[in-house]
Amino acid sequence: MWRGLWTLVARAARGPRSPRPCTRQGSGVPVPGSGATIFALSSGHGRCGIRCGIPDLKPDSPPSANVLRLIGSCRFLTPSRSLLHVPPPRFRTPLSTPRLPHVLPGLAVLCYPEAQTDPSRWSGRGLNHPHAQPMAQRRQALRQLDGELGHLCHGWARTLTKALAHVEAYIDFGEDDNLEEGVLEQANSEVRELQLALGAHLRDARRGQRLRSGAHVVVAGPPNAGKSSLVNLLSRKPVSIVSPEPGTTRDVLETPVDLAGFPALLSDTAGLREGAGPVEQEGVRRARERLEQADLILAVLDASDLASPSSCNFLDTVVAPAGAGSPNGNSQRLLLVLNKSDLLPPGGPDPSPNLRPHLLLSCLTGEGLDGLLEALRKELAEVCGDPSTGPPVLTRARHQHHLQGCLDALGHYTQTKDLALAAEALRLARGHLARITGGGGTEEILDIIFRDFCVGK
Ligand SMILES: Nc1nc2c(ncn2[C@@H]2O[C@H](COP(=O)(O)OP(=O)(O)OP(=O)(O)O)[C@@H](O)[C@H]2O)c(=O)[nH]1
Ligand SMILES: [K+]
Ligand SMILES: [Mg+2]
Repeated sequence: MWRGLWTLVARAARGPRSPRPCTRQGSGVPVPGSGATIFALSSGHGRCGIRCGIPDLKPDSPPSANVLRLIGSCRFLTPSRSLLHVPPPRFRTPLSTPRLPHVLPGLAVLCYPEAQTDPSRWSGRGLNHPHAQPMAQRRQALRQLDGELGHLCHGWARTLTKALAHVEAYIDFGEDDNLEEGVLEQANSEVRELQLALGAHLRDARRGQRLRSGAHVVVAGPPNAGKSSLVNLLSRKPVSIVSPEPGTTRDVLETPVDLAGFPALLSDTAGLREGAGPVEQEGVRRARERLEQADLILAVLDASDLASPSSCNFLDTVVAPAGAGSPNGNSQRLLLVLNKSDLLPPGGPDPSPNLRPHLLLSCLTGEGLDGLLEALRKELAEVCGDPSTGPPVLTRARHQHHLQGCLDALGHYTQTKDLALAAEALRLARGHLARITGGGGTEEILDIIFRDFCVGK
């Protein structure tokens, strides 16, 4: 095996014999045997963490070695398999250690070489490669992958199992004089601490899900403010039609984007105004409906037209009430953007100094975009939670369901006076946690009783 390995390393070290295009079979390019390195993806083309390729991508063939060098440091384990550690250039977070050649990293990782070859193209302005998963999501996945949330749940499970064991021991041996004082009080205080920890975590749950599914960012404003121009700029593709004609956008156009490293669902909407025709009015109604669901509103006005009735109406009906709490209970976040700053007199005064804090932008020249992205980063870190700091947030509805079930059962425990019912409530609570962490069997309870109390031996 070693001889084969050394041969492999020697050949790889010799470097490419003849540059061979690394091509994908079946795309009309040279067929096998013509020297081209062929590989075909046998996994779906969608976004995924790993992909499977046919074994023709040998680590020792020059283009493949180039691909491997491009992607990350590659250690050959055996002639047919290599361990590829992919430390993406901008983020020192190892994303995957796929084994080659049978498994290729998926788009979420392969895109880094593009960022690596032209980082300014994607990462300089807080915008990432259209295919790469937002960094925040990758960090979140990693933290769940390396079980940070799992460790937390296991800790809660240990506390709960101990409290249950102590309550069971108290029921069975309470009268027994060698059960020390305060066994029940200890169990009660542990349950109270658990309730506080779970409650705090569940309050964070919504942020975790936003991080997973993307925060809803809704672009709204009067007609012709430049909403569609801004949506196209932030999503780096022509999502919406832009035209000098007011009332161009009618439907709500939603597109997933990576904004400053956070996942977002960016919605373009119809310009808000009264008195338009029936179709446009339906567009206005849908725009208002989407505004209700927004995690963050990007309010866009034409900086050169702030005195118009539609701008004043928008300021009164959408901008002013935002932040003061929205119908869905939590206060909506809003960033006010004064677009078309290029139409203002150069170096002229702020168009409306008594307006709430706002950002000047020109979708035409790009002036002000960096400031907007920085403001978005701050807002989205609040909306989604910053996955690299603070407790790991819940991103799976299943985790949330069982933790909520556990918390509800703990509530029954604290309310009941009947010890048998109290023990049953703790068993139910432990059962919910067990669906996340496993374990929680009777033998675990008995082990603790025999360990902590000299009974039943
Ligand atoms: N000078 C200048 N023109 C802009 C800017 N942004 C957008 N425009 C122009 O303003 C007009 C309206 O832009 P849109 O993006 O269609 O505006 P909108 O808010 O989506 O319009 P509706 O969909 O009709 O509500 C177009 O002609 C754009 O080219 C800017 O920053 N500066
Ligand atoms: K327009
Ligand atoms: Mg539009």
